[in-house]
Amino acid sequence: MERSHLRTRIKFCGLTRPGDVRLACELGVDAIGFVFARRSRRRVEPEQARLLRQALAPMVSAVALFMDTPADEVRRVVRIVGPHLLQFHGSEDDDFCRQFGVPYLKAIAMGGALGDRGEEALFGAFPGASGFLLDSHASGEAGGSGHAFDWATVPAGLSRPALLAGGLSPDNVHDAIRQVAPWGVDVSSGIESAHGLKDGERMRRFVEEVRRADLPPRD
Ligand SMILES: O=C(O)c1ccccc1NCC(=O)[C@H](O)[C@H](O)COP(=O)(O)O
Repeated sequence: MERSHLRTRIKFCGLTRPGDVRLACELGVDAIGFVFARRSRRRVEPEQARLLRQALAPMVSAVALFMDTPADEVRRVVRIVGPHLLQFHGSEDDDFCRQFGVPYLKAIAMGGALGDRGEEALFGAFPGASGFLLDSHASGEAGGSGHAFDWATVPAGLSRPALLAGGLSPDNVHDAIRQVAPWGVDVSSGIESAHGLKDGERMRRFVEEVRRADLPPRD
């Protein structure tokens, strides 16, 4: 697929340890996600996330992830952690996502029943979103499953930034980028040794594979 950008952004999600955050920054990732969704095994408390955020290098974004989280809880996280971006995974609408005064990403469920997958059908309800995360779960289900969806269902030539997510790993991210040419990629399970515990070697290999996919094709 043709690309409109020279570099695929990388977001690592579900980090729970300052050492993992520091290594991710050294490897050159663009954003780190902290999970506040109630059902998640990677959930961190706001005070813990504040310490993790302090481990970030300059110019690396902190993303706070929610799933149908009450507005007062989101506000508390915004106040204590100070994320650069919010990411919503549930049935939140555009008004809900915008009310916090922080730019947001909306996760789009690409699993489950196949409906109209044109850009308007996927993104049209979220004019205020800074970008999107195309994830493998079905509507109403949580993310972070480690399962991929059918990449062929991503419409070509998306006009708004979209991260490809779901089941990416060092073993498939190169092919995913070459097939979909997403604006960015997001990974959680594929760089873990256990839920919330990232594996340094898998993190390093993931970044290397993204960089390899970004090289111009040889003649
Ligand atoms: O990670 C979670 O536990 C989680 C829980 C509830 C909603 C979303 C969640 N994660 C979303 C992410 O951003 C993941 O990085 C994304 O779904 C990809 O996950 P994976 O397939 O494990 O790489």
